[in-house]
Amino acid sequence: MTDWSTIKDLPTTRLEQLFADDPERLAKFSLDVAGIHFDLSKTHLTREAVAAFEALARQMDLAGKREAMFGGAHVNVTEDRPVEHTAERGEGKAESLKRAADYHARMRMLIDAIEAEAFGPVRHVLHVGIGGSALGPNLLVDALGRDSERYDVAIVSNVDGVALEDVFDRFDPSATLLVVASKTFTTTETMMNADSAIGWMQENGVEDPYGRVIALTASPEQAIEWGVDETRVLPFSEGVGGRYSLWSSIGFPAAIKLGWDQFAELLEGAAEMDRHFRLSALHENAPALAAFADLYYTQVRGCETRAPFAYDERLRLLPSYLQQLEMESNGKGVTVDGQPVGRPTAPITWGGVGTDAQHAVFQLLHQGTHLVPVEFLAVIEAGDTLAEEHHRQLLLNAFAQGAALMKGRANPDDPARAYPGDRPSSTILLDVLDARTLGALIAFYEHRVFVNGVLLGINSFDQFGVELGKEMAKAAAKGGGDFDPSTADLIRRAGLE
Ligand SMILES: O=P(O)(O)OC[C@H]1O[C@](O)(CO)[C@@H](O)[C@@H]1O
Repeated sequence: MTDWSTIKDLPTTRLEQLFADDPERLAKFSLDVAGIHFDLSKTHLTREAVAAFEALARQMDLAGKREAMFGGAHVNVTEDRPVEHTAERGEGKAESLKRAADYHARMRMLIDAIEAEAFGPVRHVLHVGIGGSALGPNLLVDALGRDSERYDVAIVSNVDGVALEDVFDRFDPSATLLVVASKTFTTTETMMNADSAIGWMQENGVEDPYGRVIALTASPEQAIEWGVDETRVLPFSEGVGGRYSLWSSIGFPAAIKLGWDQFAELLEGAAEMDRHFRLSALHENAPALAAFADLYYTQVRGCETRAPFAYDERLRLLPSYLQQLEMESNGKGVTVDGQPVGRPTAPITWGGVGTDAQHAVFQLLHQGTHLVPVEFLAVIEAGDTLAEEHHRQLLLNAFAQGAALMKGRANPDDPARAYPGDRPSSTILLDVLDARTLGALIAFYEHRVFVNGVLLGINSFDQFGVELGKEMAKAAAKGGGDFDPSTADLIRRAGLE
């Protein structure tokens, strides 16, 4: 009988000692999947710990729940619906696969039509959306679209008009397509930005601005009601969660920026990771092992945060993408049965870009009082054409930081200059950064979140926590709301009464 107490009682051996004790450690805790090398050997995972987590996974029926997800069961219990993002890349229930393929075909036809100038010459694509309707597409376009001379794509999420005006300043309204991305097609920020973009087109002489709008949504009727012609609505399934939606029509800005073949590669890379996750034993399963390490640190070592650092400029948006994926999915307080979960759930995901972060936050990682599991992401093939020394420096810095965190350095004479060491990190090393490997990488994170959720007994697929704040903001916007003295004063001071 294994449970959390067995895991909590595992010995806490220093990392360097773990390497000394087992010459096979590196081989045991690193694996290669879909062009990505995962090295978890500098975490405190041991064979014993993995076995204990495997036993917990059996108790929590991870295998059954994984098949239920792929099989289209209503694993999102609180919203009573299936979880269908894997169907977007070809892994799932037949009916979901067919629907996803039909929707992709529709999206591809529209892209073909745009390329054939059915909308006249288009140079600019203005995508408005927020949360999952922006973070994923933004990551894809920023990571993969740098060298593409196809359309100039801007993704605007913030309701702060400064964000939209920046784009208005550089886009030609008559050569712009407006893409409104919202699963619900009711999100305040997105609809306000969409209305303002329509106004900008109108004021600048575009005769039929609604004729230049494409809607990406799981609520086609709302989009049509707002004014988008049915032929330009690209639907996706209700079972595709917002933060899991970049594979669906929400990925439109990436598909148009990169071209359809690249988008198809992205889906293929994700499907390869899906197959790995579905078919590999847990002790050699990258998402499962990474989740075991996550849980070891939150449950056993009391870590409250985790920090991915992208040692590649092209992946600079990955930490903020992961913040939504991980914290909106697993930042929960109750189990699937509605009981208090009784233990820490998702750690706070933060992070940044190497090498910049080394000169800002790494002080705390090396000497601070918080233990933070770090994740280094790097790519072997350089993304730049400058002297090789740039990329060499970048990679060596990533690897040296991991080594230094683990090794530390004693200094009995000068404690301020001592490094405790034994600080964990994992390294994710891509051979190249392309649509295929990025697809596999994102799918890896999705499944890691899933394993974390199942072992914690929570539903990773709802997000009711965001509703209360939205409701109160709406009430305030209507001049209502029963606010505390502090909030009422802030509203008054800002002249918003
Ligand atoms: O796509 P929508 O419906 O506009 O929602 C945007 C985002 O808002 C949220 O619902 C949170 O407020 C996210 O889950 C979602 O990705």
